[in-house]
Amino acid sequence: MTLNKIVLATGNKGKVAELADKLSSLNIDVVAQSEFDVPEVAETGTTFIENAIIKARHASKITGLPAIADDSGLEVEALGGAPGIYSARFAGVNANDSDNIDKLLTELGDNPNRTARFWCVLVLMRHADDPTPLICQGVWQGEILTERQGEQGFGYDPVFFSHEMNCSAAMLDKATKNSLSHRGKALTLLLEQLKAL
Ligand SMILES: O=P(O)(O)OP(=O)(O)OP(=O)(O)OC[C@H]1O[C@@H](n2cnc3c(O)ncnc32)[C@H](O)[C@@H]1O
Ligand SMILES: [Mg+2]
Repeated sequence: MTLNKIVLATGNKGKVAELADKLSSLNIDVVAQSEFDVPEVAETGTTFIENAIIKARHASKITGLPAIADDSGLEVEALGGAPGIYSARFAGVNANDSDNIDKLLTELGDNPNRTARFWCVLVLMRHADDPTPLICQGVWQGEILTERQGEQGFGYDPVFFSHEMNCSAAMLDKATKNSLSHRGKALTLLLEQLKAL
């Protein structure tokens, strides 16, 4: 099957930038769902995989195009894995990135266990009823800093310390972050599977 055009089923501009950058190596037209006014869908699953499928199916149904969705989040060891799949709404339904970081830093306090990891699940559905979606996941191990560092990236990046680069994820340019991150790893796997289709 040849894919000529894929919609990115996310409302997060930071994700769009990272995903589009790495997908540009394909000979496929990649468009954000904002181009089609795809409304937000309720993420009612209890796993990243379920939520990614919900988002991909929804965008594919509305646009009639194949869709790639990204469901991701931060797992913090000292918080029993929270915020996990609730990362986007950690500080409440209307929380922004800064509210979520504030809540994270407050909950962790001066706990010496700062171990954390980002998860990313990517799902490609060739059409809304696709019974065999491609599913890839990636993980990025790091630590939670005690204060914000850096201006790049999005979400929890200012407080996520990368051991590889010895700085926060928000201090990395897009290409460097993509070479290390949960999303970059999941994308590498998805690209391999796409090429094999
Ligand atoms: O659902 P969509 O529309 O894709 O956009 P979203 O931002 O709501 O995305 P999620 O539901 O997958 O929630 C992911 C949460 O994890 C955060 N997150 C995911 N990947 C991240 C990354 O690479 N760096 C920093 N934070 C990240 C992100 O900021 C959100 O708070
Ligand atoms: Mg979301």
